[in-house]
Amino acid sequence: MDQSLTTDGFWAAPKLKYALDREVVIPGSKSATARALVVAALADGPSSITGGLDARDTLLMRDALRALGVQIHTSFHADPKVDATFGAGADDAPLTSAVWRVRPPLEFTSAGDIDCGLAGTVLRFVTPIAAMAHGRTRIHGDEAMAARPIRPLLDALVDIGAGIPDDAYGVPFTITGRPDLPGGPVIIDSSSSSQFVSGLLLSAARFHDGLDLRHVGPTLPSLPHIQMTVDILRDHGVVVEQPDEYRWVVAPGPIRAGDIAIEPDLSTAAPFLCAAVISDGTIRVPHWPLETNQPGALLLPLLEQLGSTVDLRPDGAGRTGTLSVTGPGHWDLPGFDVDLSDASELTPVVSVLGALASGPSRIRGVGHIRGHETDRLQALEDNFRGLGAKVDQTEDGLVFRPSIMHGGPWGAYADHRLAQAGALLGLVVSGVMVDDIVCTSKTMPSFPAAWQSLATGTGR
Ligand SMILES: O=C(O)C1=C[C@@H](OP(=O)(O)O)[C@@H](O)[C@H](O)C1
Ligand SMILES: C=C(OP(=O)(O)O)C(=O)O
Repeated sequence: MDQSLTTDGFWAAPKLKYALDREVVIPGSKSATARALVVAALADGPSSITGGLDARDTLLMRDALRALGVQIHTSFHADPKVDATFGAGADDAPLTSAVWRVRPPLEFTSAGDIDCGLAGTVLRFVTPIAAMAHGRTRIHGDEAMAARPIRPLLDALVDIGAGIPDDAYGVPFTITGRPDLPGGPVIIDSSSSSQFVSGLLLSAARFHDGLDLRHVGPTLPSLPHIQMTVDILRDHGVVVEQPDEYRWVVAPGPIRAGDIAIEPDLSTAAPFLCAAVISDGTIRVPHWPLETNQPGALLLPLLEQLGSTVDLRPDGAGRTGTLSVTGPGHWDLPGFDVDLSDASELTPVVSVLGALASGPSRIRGVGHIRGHETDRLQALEDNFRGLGAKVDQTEDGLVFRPSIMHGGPWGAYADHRLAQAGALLGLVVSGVMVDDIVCTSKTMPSFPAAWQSLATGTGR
């Protein structure tokens, strides 16, 4: 058993014991890995994926695609740049990274059952493929998955010819696939998740008539994630036109197979970078992409605005560099007002900065995260209030007033980013006890060991 777990399963978030000055190797991007697997599964031949994230969400994705007839084989090669498990294993043990060989079937055939866990990407990206598979597929997930929005995607799929019962309001549901799914024009309200748009676009070239998709609704969050979808499709030869901000037209045709390299996950890097910010220390992240479509990069201007020094030094090859962030320390953190609608997955970690700031802070544009792994706004409000913070929910975010916090329990609600936020706060507030640190396995199974090592100065 992990020595830092108490008998009732709480994890004592370690307090920072020294001046932070470390390099952290971050595992592959969850969002890029999910798209790579789906594109490879839909492609016109075998592809390979290097540096893909090996975590719960991407294992569920591989299993879901396998359940539809896709073959995925793993081989390993030595590659220090993709392993994130600093603090695990011997210091000089060779690190390995996986190459996944993905071979699509001639036609998708369902094995009958897909477990999405709590992975929005699996739920929203695989359902359209199941709509093209021979046979019926029951799509289910963790208990909390039942609360995650799916209805607009199901309605859109029915509108383009899919067989889904009218009373399928949420997870679990059953879909009857047809390989000749017509596709064509469709309108969707994607204000509760950009993943509806991404999921439809990823499969669209394989629909008989392609897709003419229009979003109509109050907001559309996570636009960079939609751009990430469009970028990978275009990289694989798919013609995607965007006549206006909220309309995408995908021509029917083959999706070209190819080899895909995955960038480190810049949102997984966020708690590590913020550790430097609140502690007046330095964190370096190697292999940071010089150009990226990941929304996690949007954190950097905020960190600079809060007084951190951010430096990205290119490596020889010119595509990546080492990012270094040196923070001002939490006692010197100014208040801020930030719109995170483009990068809402950063909200839990950024909210820690808001709670510690010496002036009032506000996070806007993230109302839809009430439908993430948990109701993140409610969970953050409850957790911070329990530790003495002055925080309120607004219609689309959170507001913080300066406060003095104390230790106590921190609920993760099965949400990896909530758990990471508790760990971050615990670096500078004594006695933060996270009730479920293991849920960080959704995107970084090595997080508890890595964080322990970071806080205590042990390991690599
Ligand atoms: O497409 C993706 O990979 C994602 C899109 C976003 O979803 P929402 O638009 O539902 O926030 C983001 O929050 C999630 O972590 C990953
Ligand atoms: C919202 C998130 O995940 P999902 O892909 O399950 O929607 C997240 O990782 O912050």
